Amino acid sequence: MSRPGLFITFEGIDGAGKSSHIEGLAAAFRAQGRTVTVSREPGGTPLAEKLREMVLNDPMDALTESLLIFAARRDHLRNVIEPALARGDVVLCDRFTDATFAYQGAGRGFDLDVLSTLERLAQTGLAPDADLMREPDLTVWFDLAPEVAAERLAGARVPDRFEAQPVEFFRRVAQGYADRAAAAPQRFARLDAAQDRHRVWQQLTSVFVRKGWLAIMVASQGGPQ
Ligand SMILES: Nc1ncnc2c1ncn2[C@@H]1O[C@H](COP(=O)(O)OP(=O)(O)O)[C@@H](O)[C@H]1O
Ligand SMILES: Cc1cn([C@H]2C[C@H](O)[C@@H](COP(=O)(O)OP(=O)(O)O)O2)c(=O)[nH]c1=O
Repeated sequence: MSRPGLFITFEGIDGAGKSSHIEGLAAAFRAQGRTVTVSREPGGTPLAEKLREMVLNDPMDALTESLLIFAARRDHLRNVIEPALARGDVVLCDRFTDATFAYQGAGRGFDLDVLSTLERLAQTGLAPDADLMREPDLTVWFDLAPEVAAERLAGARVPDRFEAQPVEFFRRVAQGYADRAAAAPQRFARLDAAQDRHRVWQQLTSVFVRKGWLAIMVASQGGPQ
């Protein structure tokens, strides 16, 4: 019997530790016989990757930035996410629309109602149910104090346009994530990302075990080296 697709997104401020765990989780799902599509936003298709380059490197106003991000998202949904979910894949996506509300909305102070309008336009009409606005089945939120994230990132990689922002920007972004999580508590799973990699992995996999999506055996075997 075919299993329904699962759409799982990973969120948090830059340096919170998301990327360190996504491949491990993909391996855990594959070990259970699931087909996994790993992707990221902005990006995930040739067009969306071009838009990502612009968004991360070229200065622009917040509306232009939001329009480009949602354009990239629609292309990604249409060409990667919806087909993968239709096949029954587990889709693991490094960031999605909560990042737009946190970074463009809370971080840059852009109008949340306009973002909601763009969200509805970009995320509707692509699923088999044409009226459905596609949203993640689960969003894993790596919650970390901006000061700690900045310490982790210092020297780790060349900062992009967002990573170069001051700590006050990330305080607002972190609050933006907290507001999104409070508004949709069923969809969000918060992790204490200040713990060491192994403990974060344990928190992460226990969320999936509790949901019945991963077996305890598989979850306990993987994780960071
Ligand atoms: N739990 C952790 N404790 C300490 N350092 C970590 C932890 N998780 C990740 N890191 C390090 O922090 C940096 C940012 O991690 P990364 O996974 O790239 O974060 P993100 O994808 O959320 O920006 C990397 O150098 C990574 O090795
Ligand atoms: C998806 C998304 C990302 N971003 C920002 C957050 C990140 O700083 C940046 C790229 O995200 P990310 O891929 O997490 O960066 P990295 O691979 O370097 O960890 O884009 C937004 O501002 N809005 C969005 O909607």
